[in-house]
Amino acid sequence: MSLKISGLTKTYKNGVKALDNVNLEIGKGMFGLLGPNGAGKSSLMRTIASLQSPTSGSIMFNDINVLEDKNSLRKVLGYLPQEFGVYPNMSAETLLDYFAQLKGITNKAERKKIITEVLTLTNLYDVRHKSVSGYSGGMKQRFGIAQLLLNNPQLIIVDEPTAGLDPAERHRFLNVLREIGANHTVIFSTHIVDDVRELCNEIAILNGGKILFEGTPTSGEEMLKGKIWVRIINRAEYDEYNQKYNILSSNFNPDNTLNIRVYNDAQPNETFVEAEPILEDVYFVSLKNDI
Ligand SMILES: Nc1ncnc2c1ncn2[C@@H]1O[C@H](COP(=O)(O)OP(=O)(O)OP(=O)(O)O)[C@@H](O)[C@H]1O
Repeated sequence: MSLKISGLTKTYKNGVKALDNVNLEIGKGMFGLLGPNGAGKSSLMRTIASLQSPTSGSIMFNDINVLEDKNSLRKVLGYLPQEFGVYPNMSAETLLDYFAQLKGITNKAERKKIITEVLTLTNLYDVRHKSVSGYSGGMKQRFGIAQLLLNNPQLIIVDEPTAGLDPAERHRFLNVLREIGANHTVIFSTHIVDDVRELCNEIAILNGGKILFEGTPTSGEEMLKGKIWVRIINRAEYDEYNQKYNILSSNFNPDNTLNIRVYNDAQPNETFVEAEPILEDVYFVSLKNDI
């Protein structure tokens, strides 16, 4: 099972180049697309889902030419957009039954079986009689996953599903995705580095419409081995250090000092200590176009 994206470029009518020659090959399992707001993640997801056309490039999912044969793609696709819109005042079970009929599952017993399955998988079975419009943000996102699973899609695209979820809901949601990723190709976009570290075997970092890094989280971390340096500075020293060194990130300590992480080929000076690279370093180095 593979999705192959070649030379994908999208320039909107206002001149914004949201995708700039994107090449990606995505196999089975969880693929994380990481990038800041405006990086082009939604543009890429919508294009793969055949909801908008690129300016140039091609997308193949197995033997389906996605851009030319939208109907074949949509039969095997499950897509959860960033904004799902407003849900009607209906129970989850009734609404899923309605969606299942729309997806062409005409046999009532078959619908009941698949609805029970997807409600169980998304941990919504106990609240299946409650109205979806009254669900919390995280429950709505899990309901979104339940509805897209109804036709057993081969390719699942989830666009920034954890945005706005509290930590407990986010965790629950990621666990559901983890289960699904075991048997499907799942492409999942986020701007939260920890989301992809916890979940994805393969990741790509996107910014300015360009893929800046592609590989496993570990391969990214290994590339930075021996190049991440930390030290504690006083808050007042920050500007001076920022001018002198390539600071990737900084965190306050309770005593108002700062831990800074610096990217440099060699130890900047003897006051710096080498640190194990983390995925967040890979992300920030990529965004600086340095990797
Ligand atoms: N329909 C559109 N018309 C014009 N410009 C657009 C359109 N959709 C997106 N853009 C622009 O394209 C760029 C990429 O946007 P996109 O929504 O793909 O990024 P994103 O990574 O999903 O960001 P976010 O997380 O903020 O949604 C941005 O500069 C955005 O303003």
